[in-house]
Amino acid sequence: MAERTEMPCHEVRNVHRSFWTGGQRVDVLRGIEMSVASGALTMLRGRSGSGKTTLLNLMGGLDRPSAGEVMFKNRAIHQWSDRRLTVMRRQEIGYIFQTFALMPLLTAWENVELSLRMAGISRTQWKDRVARCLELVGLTKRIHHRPFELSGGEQQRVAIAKAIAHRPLLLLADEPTAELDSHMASHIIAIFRDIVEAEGIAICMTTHDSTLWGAADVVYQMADGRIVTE
Ligand SMILES: Nc1ncnc2c1ncn2[C@@H]1O[C@H](COP(=O)(O)OP(=O)(O)OP(=O)(O)O)[C@@H](O)[C@H]1O
Repeated sequence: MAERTEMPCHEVRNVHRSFWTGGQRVDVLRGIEMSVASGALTMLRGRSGSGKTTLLNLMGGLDRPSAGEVMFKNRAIHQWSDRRLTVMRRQEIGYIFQTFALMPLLTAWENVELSLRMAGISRTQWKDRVARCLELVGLTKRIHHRPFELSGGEQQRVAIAKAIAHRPLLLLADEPTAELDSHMASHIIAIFRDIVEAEGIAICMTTHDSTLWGAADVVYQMADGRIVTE
């Protein structure tokens, strides 16, 4: 079992993000301060349009702030080149989306294996790691199924196995339970808890679902582009 630490894995410091649309400036993030600890489950909540996805995109290096600092493992990633960010995303970050983002023609096993290939992990490690990740999400009996042969909850569990296979430091999940019934949503959160504890991965997820907030180590609430509670 990985050692649980309180060291920040990720810090967002006074981050602003504005967009120009139709000649108007829209200030979506207005001075966000937050941190995500290694080995902790962090949730972001807030009304639709409050900027949760915009913030996750900045955290994962998919976008850059208009002002402020995005620190990942003490490195100022907002200053990095696109090329360097791409390598970081492949090797150090896992993503999960509301829709399950699996390759439709590949089996569950092959989908998970693909992320190891993309991250440049040695082929000799693939078998053990794919088996371990599919076991963590409880899908050992579905390894040869393709996405269309799996339920929505099962597809999301494959997506989780795929997102953690390369041992990212940080897993970002945007409304990962939005398409699932409440039973499966709780199951996914239980899997997230297992992952932070067994693998020491930091998870930051957004959710509207108030029944899930109790499972988090930290919940940040967003409103008007700011964090209003912790
Ligand atoms: N590229 C962009 N250009 C212009 N406006 C944008 C852009 N990206 C996001 N926005 C605006 O920023 C605001 C916040 O969007 P965001 O998707 O971050 O909210 P959210 O909290 O994730 O919402 P939801 O819960 O509905 O997913 C919205 O008003 C959106 O229209």
